[in-house]
Amino acid sequence: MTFTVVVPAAGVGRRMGADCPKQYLPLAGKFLIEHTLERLLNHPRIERVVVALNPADDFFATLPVASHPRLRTTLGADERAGSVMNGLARVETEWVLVHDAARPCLTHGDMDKLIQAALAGDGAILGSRVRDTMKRADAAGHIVATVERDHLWHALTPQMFRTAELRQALLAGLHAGASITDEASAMELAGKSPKMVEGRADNIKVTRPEDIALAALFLSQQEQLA
Ligand SMILES: Nc1ccn([C@@H]2O[C@H](COP(=O)(O)OP(=O)(O)OP(=O)(O)O)[C@@H](O)[C@H]2O)c(=O)n1
Ligand SMILES: C[C@](O)(CO)[C@H](O)COP(=O)(O)O
Repeated sequence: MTFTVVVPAAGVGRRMGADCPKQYLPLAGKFLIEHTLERLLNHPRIERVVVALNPADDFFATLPVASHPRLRTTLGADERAGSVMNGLARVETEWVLVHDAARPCLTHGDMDKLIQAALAGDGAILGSRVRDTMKRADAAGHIVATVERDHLWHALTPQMFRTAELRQALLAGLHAGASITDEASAMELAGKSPKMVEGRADNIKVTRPEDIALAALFLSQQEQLA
């Protein structure tokens, strides 16, 4: 069985504060998104990748990967969940993975673990255990509570579900005006209980300026270990 990956890549990278969307920042000799797409397209069980692009994006088409035979594009939306919904419209496989364009350090080992766990139930997501003590602060930045961190995880991507179920859950969540920041939150709202799969902590989402150097370090470390 093979799968499709939807890659939301329509963000503007506000927190990065760069002069271009962060998915097009230079990283280890390529553009960031090229690393992400290469890892997805090179996995033996991925038959197609659908990239959701910002309507104003006229750069992606200039990349060699844009003409990859197993890559399709679609229009992104104002919110990540909408971009994912648009991507799902081009998915024909029974199961779909959703992976942030901004996560270039994903490994095939983590993809294999996720696929095995997802197929065994209601779907699954990659995550990494919280390592620090977690605090909740009020609007003024004063600590109001220490959050119990046992069984607390960072949700990562890819997140993998049956395509029809995810479509339905996202549609319902968006219609209800729910805050859907990842696919699992829509599935949870639909009453599902996706499996959390422990993934590598180097599968970071490049979000702020300091993340670029970290991603470069992780990519070089992974290359040395390959
Ligand atoms: N309307 C949106 C917003 C985000 N994304 C994508 O979703 C992923 C995770 O989003 P995030 O890290 O928040 O990216 P940005 O929205 O670009 O970052 P910021 O919130 O700092 O602007 C990214 O690959 C981004 O391109 C998307 O496809 N459509
Ligand atoms: C999907 C995600 O990467 C899981 O942690 C995260 O929710 C994306 O959030 P963002 O605000 O769109 O970066």
